[in-house]
Amino acid sequence: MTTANRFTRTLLEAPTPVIAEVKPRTGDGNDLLRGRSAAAIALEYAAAGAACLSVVTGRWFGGSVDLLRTVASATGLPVLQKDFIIREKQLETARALGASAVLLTARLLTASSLRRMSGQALSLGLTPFVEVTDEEEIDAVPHPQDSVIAVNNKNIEQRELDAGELGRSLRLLPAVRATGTPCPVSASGIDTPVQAAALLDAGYAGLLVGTTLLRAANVDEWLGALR
Ligand SMILES: O=P(O)(O)OC[C@@H](O)[C@@H](O)c1c[nH]c2ccccc12
Repeated sequence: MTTANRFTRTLLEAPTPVIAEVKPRTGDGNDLLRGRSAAAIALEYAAAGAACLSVVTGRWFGGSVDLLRTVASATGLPVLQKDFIIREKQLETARALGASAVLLTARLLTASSLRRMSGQALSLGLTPFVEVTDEEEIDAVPHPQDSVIAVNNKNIEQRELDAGELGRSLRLLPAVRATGTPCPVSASGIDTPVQAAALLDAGYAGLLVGTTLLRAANVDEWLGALR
């Protein structure tokens, strides 16, 4: 597999197609690490069978680029960097620190910068993980065949503090599929294995789960319920 599709292939082939996220705190500052190191959490996710990892490096959520380095070197799993990525320099850093995929937020980029960033990501061997919230954004995703398209169930303008609306994922799935992406993902606000299974049954190829897994008493059991 080429480096640019390693993230997607791994997700598509995994028995538990979950991207498990390491995020130091919620958008309103509540600690999610609970005294654990980021590396220990990454190892726990890998041992429980997560397909890929996501690491939030944005300051709102207590992250840093160092956190990417730590998480990427802790396990062999492909890693998504989640941040407000708007410049080519950030893509080069992502690559250098071990990311396989990078978040590109449709809502925060103009159509031309999304196209440019997506092309640059691909030429650096990074999978564009394009986060969308409505049909207009979905229809404008550049290089859909080579990208993960992720429906965000929460709203980034509210720092992801809303409860999230999984109905959004269900409603938008046909439009996501119509782009030709091999890998539709539902992201944010997934609270229970029952909800996760319903999204997979509906046709999502992958799920991104952060807060719930970081708060879970038993990650093994949570992910095991999906197998
Ligand atoms: O913790 P949750 O509700 O499972 O959501 C994870 C992830 O989708 C969320 O952290 C996120 C979505 N978009 C982002 C942009 C930047 C940082 C973080 C995010």
